[in-house]
Amino acid sequence: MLIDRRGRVLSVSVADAKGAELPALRAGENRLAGYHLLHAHPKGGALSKGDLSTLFLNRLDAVSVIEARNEGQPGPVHTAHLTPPGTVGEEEDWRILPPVPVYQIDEFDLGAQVAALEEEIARASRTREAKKDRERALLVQIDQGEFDAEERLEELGELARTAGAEVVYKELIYRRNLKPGTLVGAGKLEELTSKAYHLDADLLIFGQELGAAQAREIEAATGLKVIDRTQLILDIFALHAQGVESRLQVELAQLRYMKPRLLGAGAQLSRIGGSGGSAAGGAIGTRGPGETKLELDRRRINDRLSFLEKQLEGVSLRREERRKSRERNAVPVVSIVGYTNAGKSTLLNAFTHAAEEPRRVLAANKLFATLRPTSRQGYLEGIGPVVFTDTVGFIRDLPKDLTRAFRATLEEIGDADVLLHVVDAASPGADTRLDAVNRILEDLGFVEMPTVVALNKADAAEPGTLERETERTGGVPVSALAELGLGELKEALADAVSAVQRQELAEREEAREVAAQYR
Ligand SMILES: Nc1nc2c(ncn2[C@@H]2O[C@H](COP(=O)(O)OP(=O)(O)OP(=O)(O)O)[C@@H](O)[C@H]2O)c(=O)[nH]1
Ligand SMILES: [Mg+2]
Repeated sequence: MLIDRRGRVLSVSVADAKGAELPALRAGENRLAGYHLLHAHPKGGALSKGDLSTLFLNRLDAVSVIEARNEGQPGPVHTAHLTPPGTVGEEEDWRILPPVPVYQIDEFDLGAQVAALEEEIARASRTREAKKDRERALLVQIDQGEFDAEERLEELGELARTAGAEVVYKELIYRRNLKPGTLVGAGKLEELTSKAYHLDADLLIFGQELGAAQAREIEAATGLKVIDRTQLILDIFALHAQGVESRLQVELAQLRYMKPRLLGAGAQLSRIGGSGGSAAGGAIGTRGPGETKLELDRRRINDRLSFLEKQLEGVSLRREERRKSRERNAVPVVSIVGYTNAGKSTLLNAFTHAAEEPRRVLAANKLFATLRPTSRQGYLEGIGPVVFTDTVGFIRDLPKDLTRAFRATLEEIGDADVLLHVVDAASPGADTRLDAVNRILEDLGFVEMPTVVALNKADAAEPGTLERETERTGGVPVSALAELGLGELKEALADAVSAVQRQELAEREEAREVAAQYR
């Protein structure tokens, strides 16, 4: 029986011992649902775990159970109500009151308790509103036995931070086999809901890619906003996109990702439509170059997709022509590639003495700070003028919608004479990141390109790691920030460039000889 605060009975259900269906009750974010649930345990026994989680998940005012005696007579009544949020630690989410005999059931006065609790919840939410420029997020990474699961969780934290979230909790959940509907079990979701309640968080970020149905199911079970890593990355790209081309690329990637998820997605659609997602403001997971497009129906999404594809084709054609007219290899080109946040832009600035505006390119402790390829002229001893090109950073499991959308940008890397692969030697897992970058280069068909490895952030790296990586990769330890080792790196680059030039010379020579034979 559900009873409201005026003592009126809202609904009565009859059920077996497995439990009853509750009507859908969703409390306002800052309040309790306003109902007291009263039910019987025909086999006796006090409040069960299920009763308590019903209390918690539905934000009921209280839950009571009447124990049935053998002959069907009512026994003692057990009651529990929620405890205020913010009480982290050993404490439970609820308080169980001492049992009372059934004839005292009328004398219950939960009014004062409930009022105090609601006041507490409202106060917590007021302080949250006051200080809320960052969404508070819980992070979950499922460990299916990958060796780099910890690193992935760390990286998810960095991504969340870059997107503007405050990470209040993160957890690595070991699970060999993912549960089809929700990835993790109901108990774990309940735990996370409880964590979010106490830590005042309303965003749950998964390191795994979630299908549309999965995200919806987890949202329904937890009442939290749920997004996955891909959405987070798309969001960062949207936040950092500047200039027509990057905006088009990001919008294309977002639409491609969203399209299958918009089919019959009531909850998600209204969420996306509801919050104004301008490029700068808006809630995490909803930002984009234009928000109204996400409310369009499928046909219009398709129209928009082909429009964007055409626009981008035009851009990349123009880019290609510009590239050709620059007369290939008149000036050698060095493309700076590497994992995001490795220090590529900082190194470009150091190489081209671009310490001052406006030549300086943006370098920041954010993932994907650079989305647009930027070229600057530099100089290599023994070679002469050289063009250095900085480009978008890589990340492991780069979402495929993004790779596709940024194809033109990425392909430009292949026009270089030499690749300069920048590695952040100070971060844990420098080696797995290096491998991830190599895998992406391989996918793009650039494995055969002459490459010089720079082990950056040597100033902050552990000497052991630095030594091991130098040995393993034959890279040059440098610090772009402290400007250490740049001379050696330039020498290595000059050697690589002149090797390429000698090779080309030899090829031309050979071609001439072949031609001469036929003359
Ligand atoms: N300690 C240290 N920090 C560095 C060094 N080089 C770069 N950084 C820092 O690393 C962060 C990222 O640098 P960026 O140059 O923006 O990195 P990026 O590779 O261009 O990153 P994205 O464009 O986001 O992919 C910044 O906070 C830099 O100050 C270095 O040699 N030592
Ligand atoms: Mg950069």
